Amino acid sequence: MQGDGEALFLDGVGEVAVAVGDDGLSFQPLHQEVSSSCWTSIRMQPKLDSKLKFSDVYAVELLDVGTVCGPWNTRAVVHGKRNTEMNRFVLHAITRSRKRPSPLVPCEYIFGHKDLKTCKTWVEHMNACINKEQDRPKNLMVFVHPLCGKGRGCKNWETVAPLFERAKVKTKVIVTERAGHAYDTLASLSDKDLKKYDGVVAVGGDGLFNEILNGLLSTRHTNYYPPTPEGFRYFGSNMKVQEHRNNGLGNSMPTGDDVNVIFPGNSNTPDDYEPLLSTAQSTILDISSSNSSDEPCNGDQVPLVSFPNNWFRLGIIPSGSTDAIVLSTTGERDPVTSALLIILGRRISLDIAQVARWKSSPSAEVLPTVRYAASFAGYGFYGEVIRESEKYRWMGPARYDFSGTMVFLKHRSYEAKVAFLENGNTHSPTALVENVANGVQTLQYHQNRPCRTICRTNCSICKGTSTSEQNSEDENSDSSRTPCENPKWVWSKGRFLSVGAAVISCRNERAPDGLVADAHLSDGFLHLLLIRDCPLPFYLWHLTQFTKKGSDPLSFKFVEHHKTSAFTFISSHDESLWNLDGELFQACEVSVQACRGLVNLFASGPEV
Ligand SMILES: Nc1ncnc2c1ncn2[C@@H]1O[C@H](COP(=O)(O)OP(=O)(O)OP(=O)(O)O)[C@@H](O)[C@H]1O
Repeated sequence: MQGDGEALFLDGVGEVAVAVGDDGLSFQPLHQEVSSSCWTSIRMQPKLDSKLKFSDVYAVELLDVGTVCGPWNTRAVVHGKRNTEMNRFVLHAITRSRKRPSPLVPCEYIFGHKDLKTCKTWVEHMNACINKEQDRPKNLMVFVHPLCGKGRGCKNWETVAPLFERAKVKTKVIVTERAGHAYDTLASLSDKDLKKYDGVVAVGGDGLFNEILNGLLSTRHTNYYPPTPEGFRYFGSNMKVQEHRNNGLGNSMPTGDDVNVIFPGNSNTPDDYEPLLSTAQSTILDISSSNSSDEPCNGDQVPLVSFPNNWFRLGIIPSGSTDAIVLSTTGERDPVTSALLIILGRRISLDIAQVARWKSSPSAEVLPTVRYAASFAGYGFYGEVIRESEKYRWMGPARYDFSGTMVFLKHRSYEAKVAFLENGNTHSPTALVENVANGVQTLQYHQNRPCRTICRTNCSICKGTSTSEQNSEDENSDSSRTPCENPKWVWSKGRFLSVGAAVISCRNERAPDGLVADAHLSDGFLHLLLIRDCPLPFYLWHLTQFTKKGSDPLSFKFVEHHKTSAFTFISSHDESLWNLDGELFQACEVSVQACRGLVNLFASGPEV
């Protein structure tokens, strides 16, 4: 059988010679009259190929005796009949839809042979081949948010669960009962228990994913606080987060007035969910060489888990209101595509923004608190929209449009100071200018913004594999791989309508190119967007640009766009609200840094 050309019957095609190679199978029809169109016409199935890679096969099953159809468009027959009964086995694989490359579609290659033993041998052999595929998860923890989006969480999980079952991926499913449930579960899970899993999957929106991310990282990411500029009052406090915890800073429980985190639509108190504080209550881990560690061990030789690491991955089955993380990392908002990417063990690394809050309000005590965001951290307009939308939760996802309009009409701006680490990649004529609100007569400037290098599957910038030729080719379009040797801090002060930092492109249905079309998933940079106060119609013009594919919403005079690895923000506003991946976080003094490739995702990048 292992030899070339074993004859089998392939459903919808007829008799084929099957050759097994190192990385897959190929099929050669034995009857010339079987035209190539058979490969695309089988039983209304999506396109089948005459070659099949093992990396695209997610399950192999022995089937009962049954019909194997001959080719529909030829006179070829199987054993003198068009269709015939025989022993069968099936390879479950993926294919791409004919119209668009990013959705993955499950398809079946059903093979038949008169001899049961032959079929069994094939099944064993095929299973052995796909088991050699490294990187496939065997055991996953799955959180299902039953109320996310339009209440699709459970339904979406029911749709994809059979795929996991078929692929023999074990799942421990937890249906969340409240906000903070996933966070609490992961933050309190021992590393020994966490190591039983190859990853955690969120069946929900960006909010549930953010909760999972924070639950995992709160005790397991030991890093320095983000760098801060000279003049910032915490300048020099760049000790490790873990050291800060050990020194007792930030260990106290939140008081009634220190309302840090607001949970929409549930009865939980904020105290139930405070990453750094929860961390402080849990065992402090001594992970001295945490960076890039694979599996450090404690005294009992139980490996501890720290991030970044090479084995643990996160997945999302999109079911939320916006699903920006899934759209930016797979190019699709499709539960089946995401499930198949998880089962097949695809992998990309993802930058994460580490947000250190120094003060929640001007009068609050200094209490360093760390949160993580995978897609976006935004202040001003973005924070207000989330707060306002909570009043209209009953509207479902439409509440974001409604509250967005309300907040837009209020047209509030906020006095703030922002300092960012200069990377030599600033697209703004206004950096260092105190206020340009009066200078918007020539509203949209058409300076030579570099052409954009979009992050795609196998992105060489994210993988850090671009060759010198590619680099010079990309030099004009993207300097993301050449950060300044001695970056310096640049201050931007004034009144801002919003301050935002996109970690990834943040594509969504309203903004097809995202907030920053050329953001990369894993280049170690944030895209800082400072929107200065400007007349309402101009702001509207800017916002509407996001809804048009191929437009350039950042090319306005009142918009600053800085690609940076870190920034610091200070406002004296009493209700300074940040939006972290769609979740509220009150903070008037924060420092933020991009942590390159801090987590791995079951995805392969957008096929856009
Ligand atoms: N069972 C639950 N009941 C209430 N809230 C929950 C529950 N499970 C999770 N949450 C919280 O709901 C918030 C939103 O979750 P998620 O992003 O998954 O859905 P969404 O529909 O996209 O959210 P939103 O409509 O708020 O944008 C998150 O903060 C999450 O922690």
